[in-house]
Formats: sequence, C-alpha cells, structure tokens
Amino acid sequence: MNTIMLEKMNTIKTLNVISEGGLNVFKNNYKLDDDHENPDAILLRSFNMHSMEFGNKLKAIARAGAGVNNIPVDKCTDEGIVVFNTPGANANAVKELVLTTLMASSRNLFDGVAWTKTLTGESDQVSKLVEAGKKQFVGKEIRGKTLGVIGLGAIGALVANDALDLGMEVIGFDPFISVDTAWNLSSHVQRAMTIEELFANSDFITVHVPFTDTTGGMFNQATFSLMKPGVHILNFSRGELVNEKDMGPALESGIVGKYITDFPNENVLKMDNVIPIPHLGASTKESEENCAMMAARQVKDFLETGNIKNSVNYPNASLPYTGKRRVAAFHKNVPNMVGQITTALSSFNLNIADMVNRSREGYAYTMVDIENDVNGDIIPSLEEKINQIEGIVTTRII
Ligand SMILES: NC(=O)c1ccc[n+]([C@@H]2O[C@H](COP(=O)([O-])OP(=O)(O)OC[C@H]3O[C@@H](n4cnc5c(N)ncnc54)[C@H](O)[C@@H]3O)[C@@H](O)[C@H]2O)c1
Ligand SMILES: O=C(O)CC[C@@H](O)C(=O)O
Repeated sequence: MNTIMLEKMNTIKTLNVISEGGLNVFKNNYKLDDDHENPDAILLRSFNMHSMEFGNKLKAIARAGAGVNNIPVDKCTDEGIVVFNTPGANANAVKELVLTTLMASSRNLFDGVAWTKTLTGESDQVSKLVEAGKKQFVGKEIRGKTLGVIGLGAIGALVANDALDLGMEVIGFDPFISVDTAWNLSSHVQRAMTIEELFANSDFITVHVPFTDTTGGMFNQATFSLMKPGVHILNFSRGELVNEKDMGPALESGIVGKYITDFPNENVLKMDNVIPIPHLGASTKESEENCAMMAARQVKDFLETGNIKNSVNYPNASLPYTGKRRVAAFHKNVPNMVGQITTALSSFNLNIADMVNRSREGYAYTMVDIENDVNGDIIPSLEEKINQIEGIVTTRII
C-alpha cells in the first residue's frame, strides 16, 4: 500500500458539530479551522449553505447524513465542487425513532405522559387519579394494521421489514427503487402500483423520500382526501413534503388523526394532534459517528487520490492510487474531452499509465495517471493547458 503524502496543507471547515471519530480522520497535512474563509473542504449536517459564498479553493462538501437539500448542489456542479453524502449511515437511527413514535403515538403515550406530569402535587391521590383518568388515552395496537411506506431506500426498507416483524401489513411505494434495496426488502412487503393505492389502504403512513421539486407538498388537501379517516402520518424526511396550510384543517376535521414530524415550526406547533420532535431522527452516538467517519473518509480519499465515492452530483470514479502523478479533471459531458486532455499531456511528452472517465448527466470526470516521473516545475503550465480546453470546469494535478 502506498503512503499518500499531500504536498500542502488542506484546510477542513465544519459548519455543524461533527463527531470526533470523523474529525480524527484528518491528520498530518490537514488543518481543521472552522473560521477559515477559503477551505479545501467543508463538512456539515443541516446547516443551510444556500446563501453562502464559496472560496476559490473549495473542492468538496460532505453532508454527514442523507439529505442534501441544504446544499446548492447545482451551483457546486457548475463550479467543479464534489458534493458527498453518507448513504445509509444514519438509517438505523431513523428507523428506530420511526417505529418508536409509530407505537407511542398509536398508544397516545405522549399525551398520556404529559397529562400524568400535571398530577404532580396531588400526593396520595396520584394513583387514584391515574386509574380514573387513563381512559382518555386508550390507544390502538399496531399489529394487523397497515403501514404505508413511501420511499423504499435505506430508511424506508428497514422500516418496512421491521414493521412486518411487528405484525403489521406493509404496503410500499417507490417507482425508483434501487436494485440493492429491492434485494434487501422482504417479499412480504406489498407493492403499491400508485401512491393513491397506498394512501387509500394505509392506517399509518411514513415517508422516506428526499425533498425535491417533485416531492415537495406531496401531502396536501387532495391527497388527504384519499386517505383513511384518522390516518397517522409520520414525517422523518423533510417538513417541506407537507403542505402545512392543508395539514391544519385535515387535523381539525380528523381526516389526519396525528401528524408526527421531525421538522417542527411555529405553524405546526400551533396545531392539535401534532407530535413535534426536535429533528432527532439521526441523533444517536452511533449514527453521528458513522456519518462523520464516512463523510470524512470520502473527502480525504478525494483530496488525496481524486477517487470519488458517494457523490450526489459527480459520477463515482476510482483508480487504484499508485503514487504517480494524476490529472483529475471535471468537465462538460461533450465529445472529445478525453482526447483533448491526452493531447495536452503528450504535448509535455508525458505517457499515460492508466485512466478512467465517467459521466453523469451533463458533466463528466476524467482521471489520468502519468507514467513518467513529472518534474514539479511543469505542473502549473500543464494545469493551465488543460484548464484552457473548452468544457473543462476544473483540473487538479495530484
Ligand atoms: N430525520 C432525520 O434526521 C433524517 C435522517 C436521514 C434522512 N432523512 C431524510 O430522509 C430521506 C430519505 O433518506 P434515505 O437514507 O432513506 O435515502 P435513500 O436515498 O436511501 O432513499 C430515498 C428513496 O426515496 C425514493 N424516492 C424518491 N422519490 C420518490 C417518490 N416521488 N416517490 C416514492 N419514492 C421516491 C428513492 O427511489 C429512494 O429509494 C433523506 O433524503 C432525508 O431528507 C432524515
Ligand atoms: O444531522 C442530523 O442530525 C440530521 C440528518 C438528516 O436530516 C439527514 O438528512 O441525514
């Protein structure tokens, strides 16, 4: 195995608290500096980056988590900045909280606990009052009820499988399900061919999709009207999936029995039958550590070798790192880019040892390993020559 030595110090900035295990990944030629104006990479969780200015050295942003709607991904792509996330690293934590709140809400546990606390000061009357008052909180068992799971990715698939083990009927909807997830999903999960079918048949609905232009507001007056009266909706994905103007009346009329949300805001807090949770889905020591380590390792590998794994905007690409000089170029996905890069190399009399080219929608990534020992003095001119090619976004020579 090669020891990889970065030639210069790389600065890593964090925008949220990132677990120590993740930060410890950055040793030797790395500086952790949260006040730095122009870092090489940024690690974050839910910090909203949309109005943030980027420095000209920024090469990578890693979301220690799943959702990337807090990052201006398209802008990053245009500027050759790789955005990573950590698929599945917090899925178990979210699954456990979904199942906890599914059962707890069905048993009116949150209201029951809150009411019991109001009995403080009733001294020896507490047990009598408890027995008299508990009838207000009679709940429903989940066994035999139908859970609809929208989005069968890392979290949705775990929830679906475990809900079956708890004796629920499970119906799932995910038109874009990945082959990997499909393999992990129990064959007892019934497939809804349309989301309307899922809405019409579920006693509980849990949603596990990213917030995008197409999923935003998917819970609204029209979709509530298709649901079983009294349905419980669990939202551990993003608040924006629910049209809150429509949620208020749906809760008042009882169409929606309870709304359990990990994304409370002032509007939602004012509604009855809302169970607000302070974005705790991924908040376990294990999940925070998993996400931080995965995010940090992906960034470190990218800075040191150019290899990309788990990017949400550029293609994954990997070449075994031999310690030879490597050209890593982001460019438009148009004909003859590889030809022009290799021509630039041959104009410096450099031979190619290995290469990879991968594309993703309008952009592509090319890494070329150079066979010869490269004189460090020519690197700025080589970089400049490649950067002059039309369609190149950024080039690094590692
Ligand atoms: N509350 C939290 O702390 C927390 C933690 C992790 C993730 N999340 C949220 O949960 C979301 C899902 O996380 P994940 O790890 O399961 O992601 P994932 O990418 O593994 O799964 C998402 C799934 O949604 C599916 N999907 C996309 N659009 C859909 C649509 N219109 N209808 C049905 N299915 C659709 C995809 O095919 C995919 O299978 C994240 O994007 C994030 O917003 C929240
Ligand atoms: O970092 C967190 O606590 C939440 C993460 C979560 O919203 C995600 O999308 O992964």
